[in-house]
Amino acid sequence: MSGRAAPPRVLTVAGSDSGGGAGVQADLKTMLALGVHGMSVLTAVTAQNSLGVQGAWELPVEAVRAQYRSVVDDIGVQAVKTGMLSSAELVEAVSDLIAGTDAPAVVDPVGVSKHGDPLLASSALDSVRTRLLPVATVATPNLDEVAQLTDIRVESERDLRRAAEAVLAFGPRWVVIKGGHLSGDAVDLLTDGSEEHWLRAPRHDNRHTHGTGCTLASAIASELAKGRSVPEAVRAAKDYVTGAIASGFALGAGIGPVHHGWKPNPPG
Ligand SMILES: Nc1ncnc2c1ncn2[C@@H]1O[C@H](COP(=O)(O)OP(=O)(O)O)[C@@H](O)[C@H]1O
Ligand SMILES: Cc1ncc(COP(=O)(O)OP(=O)(O)O)c(N)n1
Repeated sequence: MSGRAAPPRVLTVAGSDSGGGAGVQADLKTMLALGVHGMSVLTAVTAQNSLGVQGAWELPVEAVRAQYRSVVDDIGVQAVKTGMLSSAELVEAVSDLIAGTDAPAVVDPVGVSKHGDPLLASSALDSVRTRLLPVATVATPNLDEVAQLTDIRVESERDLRRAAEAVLAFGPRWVVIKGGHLSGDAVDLLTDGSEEHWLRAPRHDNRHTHGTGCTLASAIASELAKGRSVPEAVRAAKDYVTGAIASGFALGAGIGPVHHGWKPNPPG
């Protein structure tokens, strides 16, 4: 007897957050909430909690390649999302794997955690610019990552367009510049260099925002896997992350996570 039809399959290539708020854990929770089948390639393990990152250990490149091949060659993927890649060697290996995969790729060029802990070696920045961004369907840098990659400091909404042009110059098809670190409304700019979509949401006065970036990128990948266009996928993802931030909750002594299960009736 055959079972029910399989949901769209989405693969995250990212690091583990032991506290469960960001990284692979946030990605898989987002995927479940949005009705897709989530799968993971672990790149690194972090000892992490609401106060920050206490330690990080990278996996060998063969372990990352083997996990990726196991998933893609048998199960198949309708979208890939990348997060913490840690080193130049891993950035380059993952870029090559994505280049050989026929599925859209959402690249979150994770550089540092909310608490300022490094999640990418500075020696890997050039590989992100020249190898990873060119294979991205959508890149989702926050303002610290824009500064690391382009030297542009975004201080207000007016600077978002200039930042987007600078990131697009590295080759992703689309970019979402996340204005989450500005003040006022939470405004992001999605553009491919010709179309512009401004995504505006009220800023929630909630300090429990751990995992916002991972959640947004995984939600975009989930919606792309369902066959939505990039602008539709990013709009749906923005609504999902905004709801998750609105119901973020306290855990531990520091910054708690967004609430991935905030939607009462997940699809499927
Ligand atoms: N306090 C907030 N209220 C509403 N939306 C927010 C808030 N903080 C961040 N966002 C939104 O969350 C998403 C992730 O942005 P950001 O927090 O900048 O990413 P990162 O986690 O990579 O630093 C963006 O859509 C941003 O606009
Ligand atoms: C293992 C791991 N990956 C990525 C991040 C960064 O997550 P993000 O969603 O940007 O959330 P904050 O760190 O900004 O809260 C992470 N912390 N750990």
